[in-house]
Amino acid sequence: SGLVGDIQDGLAELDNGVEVVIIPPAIYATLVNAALAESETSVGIQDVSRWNKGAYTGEVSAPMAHDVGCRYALVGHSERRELLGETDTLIADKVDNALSASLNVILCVGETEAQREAGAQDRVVGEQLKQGLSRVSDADWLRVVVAYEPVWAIGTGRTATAEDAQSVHAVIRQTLNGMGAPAEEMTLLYGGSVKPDNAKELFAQPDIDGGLIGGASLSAPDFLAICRAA
Ligand SMILES: O=C[C@H](O)COP(=O)(O)O
Repeated sequence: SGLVGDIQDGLAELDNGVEVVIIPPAIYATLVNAALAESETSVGIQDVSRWNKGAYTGEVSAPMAHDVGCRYALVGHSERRELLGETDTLIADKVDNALSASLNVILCVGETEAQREAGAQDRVVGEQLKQGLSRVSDADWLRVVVAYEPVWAIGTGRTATAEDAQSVHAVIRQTLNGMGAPAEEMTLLYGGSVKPDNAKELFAQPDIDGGLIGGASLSAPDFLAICRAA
């Protein structure tokens, strides 16, 4: 589409070494992958089936996503946790499915507004990590990215302050470390109303390595400005 072309043209002029992954709705993955064929930008899928093999009409499995050129799978987005009832056990299965299909995983974690008000964000996020990544083998850790997305900040225009986001990111890194992961080498993204005017401050935090961009990615100039800030 025009949007992908405009993003691709802008990225070609960017020389800050930022890694960009575009994660369209599954049905567009092939088209987006074809549009990006000549570039460094890779394509991901927003979810994978809980099954990697078998007759499950309508499901899109991790191997299928890999077949059409996807290199990343988003797993455990809060909308799926909330609206589709995805549990940490199911999410652990999906992480496993994606990794075994040679996809990199972006696991989304984050607390709800009520959990934040109760001061429970560190505990909630810690649990989501421990359960969602419980079956990752040592050899696969560097194919796992964690995206911290406070639910109250997604699509609401309310961004976590850079300090609040950093504080949870530090907990994420510590938790991963405690799980035996090479936490210092792993990529941690912040998501939730990232925009051109707040990206720089967020990305300047020591434990925030990049962003998971929703609404702002629908405008090529905004998305490119965020990529420039990375
Ligand atoms: O999937 C994208 C993230 O949930 C962030 O969305 P947002 O940037 O529109 O808040």
